[in-house]
Amino acid sequence: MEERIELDIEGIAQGGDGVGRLGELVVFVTGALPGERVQATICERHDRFLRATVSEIIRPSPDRVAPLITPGDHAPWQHIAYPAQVRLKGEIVVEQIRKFLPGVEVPIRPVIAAPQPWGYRNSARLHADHTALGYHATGTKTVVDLVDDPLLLPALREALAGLRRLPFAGLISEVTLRASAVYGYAAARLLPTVTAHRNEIARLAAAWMATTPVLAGVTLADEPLVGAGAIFDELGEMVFHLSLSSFFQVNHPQAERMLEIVRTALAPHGGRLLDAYSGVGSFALPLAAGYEDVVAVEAHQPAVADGEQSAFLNKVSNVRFVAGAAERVIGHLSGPFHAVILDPPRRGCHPAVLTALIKHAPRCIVYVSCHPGLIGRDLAPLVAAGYHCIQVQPIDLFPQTPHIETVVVLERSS
Ligand SMILES: C[S@@+](CC[C@H](N)C(=O)[O-])C[C@H]1O[C@@H](n2cnc3c(N)ncnc32)[C@H](O)[C@@H]1O
Repeated sequence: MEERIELDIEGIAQGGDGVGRLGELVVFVTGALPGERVQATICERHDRFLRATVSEIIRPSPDRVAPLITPGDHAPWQHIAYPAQVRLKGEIVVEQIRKFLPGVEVPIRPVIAAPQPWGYRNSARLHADHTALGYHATGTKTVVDLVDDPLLLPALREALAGLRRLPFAGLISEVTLRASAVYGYAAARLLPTVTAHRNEIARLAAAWMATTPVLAGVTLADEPLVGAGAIFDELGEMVFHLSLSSFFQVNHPQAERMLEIVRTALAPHGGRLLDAYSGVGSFALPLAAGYEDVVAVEAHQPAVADGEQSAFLNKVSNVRFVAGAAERVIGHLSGPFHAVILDPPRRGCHPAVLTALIKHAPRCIVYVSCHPGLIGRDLAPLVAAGYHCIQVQPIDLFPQTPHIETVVVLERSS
């Protein structure tokens, strides 16, 4: 039977839940805001904490706003006014860094807010079942039908509307949409249902292209079906070739600002640059002119191919892409490296990467994190090896979600 509790929410947790207390137990409440009193339904019990979801708001926070779209797992913070989202993200970064690096003096700057809290995303991964096309409901695999998504760039909203006019049900299980922020068009990658035939999906893709001018191509997984199998976009005055499965930052204006933060932090350190977890070279290529040479290490082969093609397109000849897992590659690279960028996926850095970096002994390391809960874990070995955090700059690339990007600049004193 459902168990409900009533409690005051006192803080915010990494991951976005409100935090309250029930006697000795900490309670993480999804959908609750600091300053609120809520009734919550318990969904998980552990020895020292509970997880719960809001069932009724008894005393709302002044930061609570009406959601724009059906709540789902892609915009879990849309019930929070944007300035409060920015403030809470700052609190999360400060709390996480102080918790994992106690006693280490770390200058943490205020979060750089996004210029557009809606209408910024250049990519979307939607799920389809027999009746619905949309995102999963929070914490479940149930697809919530979504007629429109104001979080997306206009080209993606148009592409989505075009697909919704066609009989997609039963043919596709997933669609990834990717837009070019600068050139204003889109392409899509479809995954089939187990019963769908290739020809039926090819007919769907052809009809979608014919009726949706903004759509430049559709692939079936990574096989081109119709039109282009990749898009072009720009960052840092470079043109990028982007396969639909390669990583590229979702928020274009904020990615430009982040690139400038990294460029400025690295500016005093010329010589050789290592870009670890480089993706398509979003840092390596725009920054290459400031270095003798750049080595970019990336595990996803299509991203490496995109990076090499983009280097060729932009006439950048001093960037070498190395395909492979950073934890296996970096220890075997011949140094020295004077500066390093580390931009790992959400799970953070493999310990072998940090060990190998310490041996390379660069003067400056810029760590770009998309998971504040792991910054302290990944920085601890670097701090123990003599690096000092000289700047921590959180920047909001993901409005309407609790995610936050943080750029940490570390320098070695001798
Ligand atoms: C957060 S993205 C950053 C990409 C790039 N720096 C950018 O800003 O566009 C992380 C990248 O690491 C890659 N990756 C994941 N695991 C890896 C590993 N073990 N070794 C190297 N690259 C990895 C992913 O494919 C992805 O391109």
